[in-house]
Amino acid sequence: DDSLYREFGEKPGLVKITDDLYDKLLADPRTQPYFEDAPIKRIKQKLVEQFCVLLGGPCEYTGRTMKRTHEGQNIDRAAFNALVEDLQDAMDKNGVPFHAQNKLLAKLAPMYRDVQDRE
Ligand code: HEM
Repeated sequence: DDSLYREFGEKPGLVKITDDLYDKLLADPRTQPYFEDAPIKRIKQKLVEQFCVLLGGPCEYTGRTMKRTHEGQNIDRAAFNALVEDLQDAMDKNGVPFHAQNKLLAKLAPMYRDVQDRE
């Protein structure tokens, strides 16, 4: 069932959301230090794939594991919450319905376990 994927505007919608998310992450003092020297093109591409899979779209995730990717980055709950807020703004800006936003966020929440380095 790809109804959730369609509510995000399929691939073009995910590309726009990911572009807007990245702009916000670089403008947000809580997340900017993590992303200023990061490989922007690669991250955007892998994030689109990953969101597409999570939303039931016809994609394959070709990136590294969440644990491997984020280890040693000192990501804590505050940084994680900041990214989630910036993602909510990006989804709002792109007209994703609230119930659809919540479904994606519910899939991301348990990933905190693999992304964080410290409580
Ligand atoms: C559920 C939440 C998150 C998801 C789904 C996610 C997803 C991803 C993905 C798919 C990549 C690229 C993987 C690859 O290169 O193969 C990535 C890289 C990265 N993420 Fe996250 N991420 C999350 C949370 C965070 C948080 C909270 C931060 C910091 C505030 C963060 C910082 C980074 C950085 C800096 C990279 C680049 C690492 C490098 O290649 O040097 N991520 N993330």
